[in-house]
Amino acid sequence: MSLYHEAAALLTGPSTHGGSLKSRVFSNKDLKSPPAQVYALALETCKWSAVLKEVVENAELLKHERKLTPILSILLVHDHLLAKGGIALPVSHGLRQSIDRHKARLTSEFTKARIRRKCPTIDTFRDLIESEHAGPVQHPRWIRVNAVKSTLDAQLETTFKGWELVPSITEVMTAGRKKKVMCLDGHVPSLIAVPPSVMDFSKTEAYKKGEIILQDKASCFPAYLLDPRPEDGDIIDACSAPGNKTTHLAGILSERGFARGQTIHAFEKDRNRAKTLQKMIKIAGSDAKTVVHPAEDFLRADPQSEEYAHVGALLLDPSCSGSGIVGRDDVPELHLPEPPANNKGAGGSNPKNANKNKRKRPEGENTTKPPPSIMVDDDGETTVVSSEKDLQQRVEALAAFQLQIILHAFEFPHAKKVTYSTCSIHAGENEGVALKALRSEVARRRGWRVLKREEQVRGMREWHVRGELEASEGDRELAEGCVRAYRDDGRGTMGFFVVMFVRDGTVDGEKQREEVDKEGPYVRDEQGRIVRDGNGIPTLKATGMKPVEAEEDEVRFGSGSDGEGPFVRDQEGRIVRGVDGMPSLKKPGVVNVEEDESESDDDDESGDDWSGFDD
Ligand SMILES: C[S@@+](CC[C@H](N)C(=O)[O-])C[C@H]1O[C@@H](n2cnc3c(N)ncnc32)[C@H](O)[C@@H]1O
Repeated sequence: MSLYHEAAALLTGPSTHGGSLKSRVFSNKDLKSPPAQVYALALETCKWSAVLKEVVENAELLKHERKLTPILSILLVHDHLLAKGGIALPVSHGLRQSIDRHKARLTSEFTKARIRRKCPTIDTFRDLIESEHAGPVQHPRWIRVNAVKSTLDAQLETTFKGWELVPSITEVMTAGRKKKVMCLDGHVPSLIAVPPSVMDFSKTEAYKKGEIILQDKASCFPAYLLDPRPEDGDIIDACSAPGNKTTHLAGILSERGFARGQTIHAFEKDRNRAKTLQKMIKIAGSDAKTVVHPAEDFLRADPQSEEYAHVGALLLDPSCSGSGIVGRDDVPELHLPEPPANNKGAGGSNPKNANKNKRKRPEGENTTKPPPSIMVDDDGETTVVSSEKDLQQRVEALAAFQLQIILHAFEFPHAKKVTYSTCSIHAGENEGVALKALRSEVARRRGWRVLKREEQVRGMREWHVRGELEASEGDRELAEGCVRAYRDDGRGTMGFFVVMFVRDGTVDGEKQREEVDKEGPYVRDEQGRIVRDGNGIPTLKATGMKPVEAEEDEVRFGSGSDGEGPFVRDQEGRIVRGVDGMPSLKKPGVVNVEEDESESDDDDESGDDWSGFDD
């Protein structure tokens, strides 16, 4: 099969290889032509297809060359007019001859198409097509500063030195793809947004050293919402690879100070993905505090095991449909020329020829039946989905697995906090699963409930996109407790969902323990005063351990390299921040949140208050 037939089949036929155009090409093991060549031809032809359609129709190419299909005609005409080496076929090849015979007419129609678009040269014509294809910037590049290795201040003075600070995500998205502008996120601490193609951050020193991590804003929600603290004990990340959220957990804890012996258990069922996880954790500098469980199924981890006796919080980010991921549907729009009215394909208008020389066409070419769409899970599984029913069945299967993960997490004896997240937009994987989890026997037995919006950390409380009320079956508290994000809504995130479950431990036989603990979690002397060591560190009743090692005691928000910059500083020159680490900007009227629907609870920081180690 020629390069052109392969590209034609890829663009118009059904595919079992799914995903973006790129992944469909590069995962297709049946291709005979070099995948990079097929990809470039298919992509470029799509970009130019509106022009090529015009050229082919006006030159009446399909009327004269009855054996050419519309898709083959634009692929060949693309290379004839625009590729450096022309059509990649021998001069004697029938397909090439079918174009060469009409050279003059095609070139003349192409020139007319250029002039109609007011482009004086072919280069300006190329620029125009490129810019049309690029479209408006919908998704900025999000960069999380890894608190284990760096600080926001340090990054502002190195990686982002000389960049212009703009107040909102809208300015980042409208600044142009190459302008060095940045915005500090108003919801997640130490998160920066920049235009998507401003530079290749993976080549920066900061990235190579693990000081910055490229992570979508919404993907930062789960670890931030879980709000891990030294007193939470060990944390489980149940579905970890590649490790964005695992390293985020470590970053937050390192700012607060890990408790002595406090560990993050990172499970990853897939052996290969576990290797990626291990690499990421090492580069991010969190390997010392993380125990990776490679090729281990979280569902097989025994909640009663001694190893997990101190687990107080779990982050669950299981496999999902991935329907919220940006870039999944990047197949450019394809414009095909109309075949002449009486040309019903190869064989032309003569009914006798209808089946003669007829190449079996890829399904979908010149037919009205749309090719089936492909669902690619966020861990790479593909499913051909040709009907609503297929989609529903796939979502139901994923939801059943996701529910199992939550119910298993609910069984860990000392767990008090669980976040559940997906990068799916389907309610069946989101509010639907959360509802079932809350109605489960284990939730009722152990007192699990949803963390209300007003109890959430400030950035999540102030995020305005909440769960779907209908999908929450009218349960307003659940819908408000759920945090959603949608792509293409101007907020610059991927599609995402997260909810947090909490329990206070007053049911499930823990009441007695809580009674004993009503004076707080720390050991007290006979006068009721908290017993502290020489560094002022109290000892936890539950574990007999210090919540924070003395040498890791420092809370590092506000530290880092100082100097002049856009932020308010205190007398010692340190950047002044809110309790959640958000820096205050100097410029009057400049706010570093993109929402204008500000709420009246700005000064109510109670849910997000890190007030040291006192009880
Ligand atoms: C959505 S991805 C996790 C992304 C990750 N949390 C991050 O932020 O980088 C889901 C991962 O969970 C893994 N996984 C699925 N089921 C699992 C299970 N039962 N136990 C452990 N890992 C599982 C998959 O192999 C996949 O790597």
